[in-house]
Amino acid sequence: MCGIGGAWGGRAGERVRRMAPWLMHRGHEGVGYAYMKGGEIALGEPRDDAEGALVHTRYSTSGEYGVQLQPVLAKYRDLEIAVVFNGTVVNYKRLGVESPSFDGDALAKALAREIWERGVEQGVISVYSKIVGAATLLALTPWGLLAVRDPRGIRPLAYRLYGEGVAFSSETVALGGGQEVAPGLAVLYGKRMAFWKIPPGEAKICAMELVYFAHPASILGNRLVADVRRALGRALAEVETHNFDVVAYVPETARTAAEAFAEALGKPLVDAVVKNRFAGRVFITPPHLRNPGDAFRAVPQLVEGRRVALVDDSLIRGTNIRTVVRLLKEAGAREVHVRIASPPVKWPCFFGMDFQTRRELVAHKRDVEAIRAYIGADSLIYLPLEKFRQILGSACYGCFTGEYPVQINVEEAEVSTRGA
Ligand SMILES: O=P(O)(O)OC[C@H]1O[C@H](OP(=O)(O)OP(=O)(O)O)[C@H](O)[C@@H]1O
Ligand SMILES: NC(=O)CC[C@H](N)C(=O)O
Ligand code: SF4
Ligand SMILES: [Mg+2]
Repeated sequence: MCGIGGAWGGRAGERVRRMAPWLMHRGHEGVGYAYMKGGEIALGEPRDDAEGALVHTRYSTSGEYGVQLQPVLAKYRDLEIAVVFNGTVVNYKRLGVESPSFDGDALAKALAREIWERGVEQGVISVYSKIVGAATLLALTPWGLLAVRDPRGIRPLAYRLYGEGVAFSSETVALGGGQEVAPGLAVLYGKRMAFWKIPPGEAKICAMELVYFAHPASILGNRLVADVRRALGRALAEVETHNFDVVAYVPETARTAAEAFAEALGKPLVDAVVKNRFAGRVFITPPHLRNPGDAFRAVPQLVEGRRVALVDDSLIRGTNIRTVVRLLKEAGAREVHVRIASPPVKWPCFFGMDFQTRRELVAHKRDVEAIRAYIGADSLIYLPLEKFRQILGSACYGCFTGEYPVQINVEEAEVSTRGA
């Protein structure tokens, strides 16, 4: 999903450098910076006294894995800008940019061209009228820092004002506070100050941000993310049908929902599965480096002879859950009952997550019983879609329902994106 950050005004360089570790749960393939000094834009780690600066933590959805490709420096005639973005541009090969290396390259170059031709306000509106997908972006421009929240609000953005400037970030936790930028709002902050709206400006935050991606201490859609996860855990307890001795969870994100689930059922929560803190997030690790067997261990002393409910926040490719069910059984658990605090993911995402084909999804062409057998669990219960929607409200549910907030042809998009 990528983390983006930017700052303008006093200590901009220092601000973005300090933001970076607070954005790495959104992407750890690489961290890149750009800065402006003496009116010149350059790539590289900014010094404290930069006039403006950008940071990007990458979880790629386009182009090569593991290559640091953002920020992108784009030049059109005598205009130079640096761009970071969070999201996916499905039709990036059709933005009139010659041989783009990935969607971010096409987006940055198209933005430079449109701004040069039409001015900042109309240029931004024009680019967004052409792209299919989702994009929240930050850019260093000759006039200051440009910030644009995705017009459907699918990808997040927050800001915080300081006496001497401003900072923007994917998440409030990285700013140590701040407020959300409204969907479709564009802001120019610096030598010129402006803000304007890009249609349609709907509030459709990615449901998966609330389930898994965002930091639990961030505010999204005016709610603390951890509160939403607790509500999902409580709702999951309402549909429980089995009895068990202890509640375990797949670390780390599922802990919040599991705690609420265990509380609601009056069962003890145990740290029966541990995750190496240096392993990072398995799901956003590039496929050739993903290794759940190295990331997790089960603790036999906590599960031997017991019936275990194993909670996870989401089940997408099944990588984590298959490993953890096996580890618990090997550690002596008598039964392992898997509980997922969100509904089955049956459809790809074309808006900033790297599951861009149906065939890689566990729930594609499998019913719940077939999934249970595939993951080796004794029983499997997902949170029903209806309860999920009641808790989340207006959001993108595309990967759960196949109904996307942007018109998309799934067959075509599977091929035009990385899924090919
Ligand atoms: O079905 P899958 O394809 O395995 O994807 C879902 C799993 O991946 C994520 O965890 P991850 O290890 O990325 O991060 P976390 O430590 O934040 O839970 C998520 O929390 C689930 O555990
Ligand atoms: N997850 C993201 O936001 C990815 C951004 C962009 N599509 C890239 O691949 O770099
Ligand atoms: S399709 Fe799923 S992962 Fe993608 S933006 Fe929508 S809810 Fe989020
Ligand atoms: Mg997890």
